Amino acid sequence: MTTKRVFVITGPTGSGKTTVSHYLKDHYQIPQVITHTTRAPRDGEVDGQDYYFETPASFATKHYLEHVTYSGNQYGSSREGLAAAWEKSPLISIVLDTAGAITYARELGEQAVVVYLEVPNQGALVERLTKRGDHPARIKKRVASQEYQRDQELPAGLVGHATPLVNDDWQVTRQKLDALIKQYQSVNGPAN
Ligand SMILES: Nc1nc2c(ncn2[C@@H]2O[C@H](COP(=O)(O)OP(=O)(O)O)[C@@H](O)[C@H]2O)c(=O)[nH]1
Ligand SMILES: Nc1ncnc2c1ncn2[C@@H]1O[C@H](COP(=O)(O)OP(=O)(O)O)[C@@H](O)[C@H]1O
Repeated sequence: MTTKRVFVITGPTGSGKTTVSHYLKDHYQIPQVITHTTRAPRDGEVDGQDYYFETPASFATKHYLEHVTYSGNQYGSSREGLAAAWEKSPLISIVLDTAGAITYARELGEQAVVVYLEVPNQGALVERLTKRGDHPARIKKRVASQEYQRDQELPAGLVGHATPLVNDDWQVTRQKLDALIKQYQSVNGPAN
């Protein structure tokens, strides 16, 4: 039996976290833990699929393993969400900001496999967000947020816990992800 792990996908906005988690789902049947947020849905986002979209009042009624404020909105993930995903598969993924990733590394130890995505330059990030269809005013607010600035660099709390992965050429990223997943599909995970 494969050991239970959660791939924690973190990195700045636009670095490709959602793209990576969809790839893991589509190619490896790795389910994604759906988290809760008070931010408004973007075009095409579906409640219960991309996020559980909450009001501030409904957000406050949930029991979180960790929760953060990011660019003025609240986000949180629960132990129940992890357990529900592990019911489906021993390998699961979750998309978190770096503060959440640090909590997971601390709380779950080796069960949390943290991948920190980065993009070669900020211009490329903004271009990707524009292409994604984000409203220019929203991009401006996001880029100006303290959390966005903070997530541009691998935080000290993740050094030694996270695998940095430059997401520039998608084909290269894919190969690196394939190699990573292969290591964890065995019984005990990679030899250290
Ligand atoms: N700590 C934490 N971060 C979360 C959670 N859900 C989403 N995030 C992070 O919140 C940040 C903002 O997410 P989002 O508004 O979807 O913007 P995106 O980064 O442009 O996709 C991203 O870094 C997400 O990874 C959560 O439950 N906990
Ligand atoms: N390697 C890549 N090269 C070019 N564009 C990419 C790459 N990876 C992701 N993207 C695109 O960049 C945008 C932001 O990616 P997304 O996965 O939404 O990032 P995040 O979830 O980290 O905010 C999306 O439009 C996505 O299709």
